[in-house]
Amino acid sequence: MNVLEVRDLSVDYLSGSGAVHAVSGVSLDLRRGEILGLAGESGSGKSTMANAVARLLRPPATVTSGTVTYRRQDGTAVDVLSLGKNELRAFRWKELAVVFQSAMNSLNPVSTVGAQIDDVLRIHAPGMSRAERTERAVELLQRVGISADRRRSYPHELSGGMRQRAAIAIALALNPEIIIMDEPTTALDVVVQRDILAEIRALREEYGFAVVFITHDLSLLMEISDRIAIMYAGRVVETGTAKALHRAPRHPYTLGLLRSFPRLRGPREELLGIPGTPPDLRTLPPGCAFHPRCAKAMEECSQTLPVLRSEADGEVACLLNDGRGLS
Ligand SMILES: Nc1ncnc2c1ncn2[C@@H]1O[C@H](COP(=O)(O)OP(=O)(O)OP(=O)(O)O)[C@@H](O)[C@H]1O
Repeated sequence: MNVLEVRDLSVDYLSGSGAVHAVSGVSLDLRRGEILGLAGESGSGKSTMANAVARLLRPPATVTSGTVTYRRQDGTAVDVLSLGKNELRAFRWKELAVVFQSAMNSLNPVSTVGAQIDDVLRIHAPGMSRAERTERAVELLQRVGISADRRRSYPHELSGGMRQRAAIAIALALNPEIIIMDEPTTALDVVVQRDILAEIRALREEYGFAVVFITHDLSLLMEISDRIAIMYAGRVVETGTAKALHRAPRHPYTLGLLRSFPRLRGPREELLGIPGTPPDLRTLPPGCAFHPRCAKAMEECSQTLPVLRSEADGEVACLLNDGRGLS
């Protein structure tokens, strides 16, 4: 069952030199309790889409089409893009929370981490007493691996990894159904990164929230995600289970991405990368936006925009695809 449904979502950044089509007609489901990885090169629209879903877009970003539907457990549907100010305040934290790349951006530098958890609880759970809030703050911090006495620390007194854990603790405060994590571990070293990823998976088991996990690092996503969506030039070009994508990528762009990153485990492979650069999002090439960089492009690829088609265990938008996977 889906907890979130994005349909035909388009977002432009309006500027003097023309609209940047950062997200173009994206349709994507987030299932209850799953970890959905969102991958793609820098500029492919991952953050823009996540921010649209969390209603965090700021001008000049404009949603030009589409809907975002949040489904509560009781079956009621929430039209996220038309929530008013007060409804939005209730929606954030309680139903959907966001953890950004730099915890410094999501944490308040002049407030202790304990006080920040307390603030969220005080505003959104007015029934809790002060003692209950303190107890909850301690419990949350311990749950993410921060000792109780650290709740009196300011963000700058914590290491990068600890700050990121604190940001995750705050996101968990009201037990949301969805947590969006935008490059939450990118700034951290590999060991800390892996600890936090393991922690996120364990927390997910315990609390049952769904995660949208954004990174350009596909090998990292393979480790943490149940399902992965690959974005290119503002569109979703392939979705599938982490296993299926790894075993048999269907889109040439996915294959290129897979070959661009060293595996965390297993034998070393040549890093082939993807030749060329992503297109200018003001003037997308006709047909498939990836065709100028695609070694397998046919003439038709420069004329016809491939739609995302359902396959046995995922979706793919490629005219070449015949269901056998690429080699
Ligand atoms: N405020 C803005 N004004 C104009 N264009 C913007 C703005 N913010 C983002 N863009 C453009 O929108 C496109 C999508 O950006 P977005 O940050 O969503 O991509 P991303 O896949 O998350 O990339 P990254 O991994 O670098 O964060 C990019 O081409 C970017 O330059």
